[in-house]
Amino acid sequence: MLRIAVPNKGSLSEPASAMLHEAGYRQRKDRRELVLIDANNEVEFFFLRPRDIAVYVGSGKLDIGITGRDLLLDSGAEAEEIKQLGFAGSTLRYAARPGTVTDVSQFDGLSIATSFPGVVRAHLAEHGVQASVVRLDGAVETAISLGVAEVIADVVETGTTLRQAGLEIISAPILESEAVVIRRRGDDRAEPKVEQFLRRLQGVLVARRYVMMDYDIRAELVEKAVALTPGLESPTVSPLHDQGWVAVRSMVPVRDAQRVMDDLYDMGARAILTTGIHAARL
Ligand SMILES: Nc1ncnc2c1ncn2[C@@H]1O[C@H](COP(=O)(O)OP(=O)(O)OP(=O)(O)O)[C@@H](O)[C@H]1O
Ligand SMILES: O=P(O)(O)OC[C@H]1O[C@H](OP(=O)(O)OP(=O)(O)O)[C@H](O)[C@@H]1O
Ligand SMILES: [Mg+2]
Repeated sequence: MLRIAVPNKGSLSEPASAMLHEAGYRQRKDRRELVLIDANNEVEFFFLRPRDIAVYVGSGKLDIGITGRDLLLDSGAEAEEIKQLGFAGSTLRYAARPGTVTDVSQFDGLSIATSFPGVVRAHLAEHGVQASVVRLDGAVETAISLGVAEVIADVVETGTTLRQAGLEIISAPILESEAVVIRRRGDDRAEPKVEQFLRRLQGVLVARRYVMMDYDIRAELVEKAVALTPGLESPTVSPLHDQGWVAVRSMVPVRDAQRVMDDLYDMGARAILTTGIHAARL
């Protein structure tokens, strides 16, 4: 059985379970379930606090896990990222009251509140700054108004929370994060079950990012048309009963689909259809 750690709460939990479900794995129905066996797929899921996942995987107790890159780095665990999952994107940033501090070089002697003390201490050391780090569990923005710190380092997604707290971003992001799959550092056993798991998740990412596009085009225009829809390897071109025309089938990124359909139509293509992809192995 492959033993996989999955976030049980917070921003990572629902999208992680949704992705696993789409990849054909059983997921829990009740949020109180801590362990779930998916016997058909020979996988055992452990629902754990996102912060703890790198610790379990780094110690080798679990084979792989899903967590945030920021949480992985902050844990200092002996684990490494092996796949990016494209959800729970955020940045870790410094912020302060407008006009108080404007650059990391001015942090000397200040207090910095954060839920990511490991990452922040390392970043301050890199910049040769001597500041004290105050570890808080959450709602870090309030630390400034309550006088616990002059600066915070916190997760920023849309920036709404910072704005509402009357704070302003300082300097470039400390790091950019997203959900990732992790394994124990250097664990390159090439375990077939892990490879299969990663291929399934890759299939979900492809299914989410691409649509299948079909269209008919006059044979003499096919080269020009397939330049617009090159697909991943090469588009399928099939003859039509009317010999002056061919049918083309190709994968197109979802975000380009409408523009590509307009361009194909202008070029003379007709019967242009897109369909969703449910699953894929490339
Ligand atoms: N808007 C967001 N707020 C919090 N975390 C986010 C957000 N967007 C993405 N993330 C990512 O989610 C992970 C945070 O996990 P965590 O379990 O702390 O979630 P949380 O939503 O903050 O839940 P909690 O209420 O337990 O603090 C980090 O990897 C973080 O980068
Ligand atoms: O830039 P935004 O879109 O506003 O999102 C960022 C906010 O979301 C998170 O808070 P969360 O709701 O997880 O509460 P917490 O601080 O208690 O963890 C994070 O800590 C920020 O406060
Ligand atoms: Mg939080």
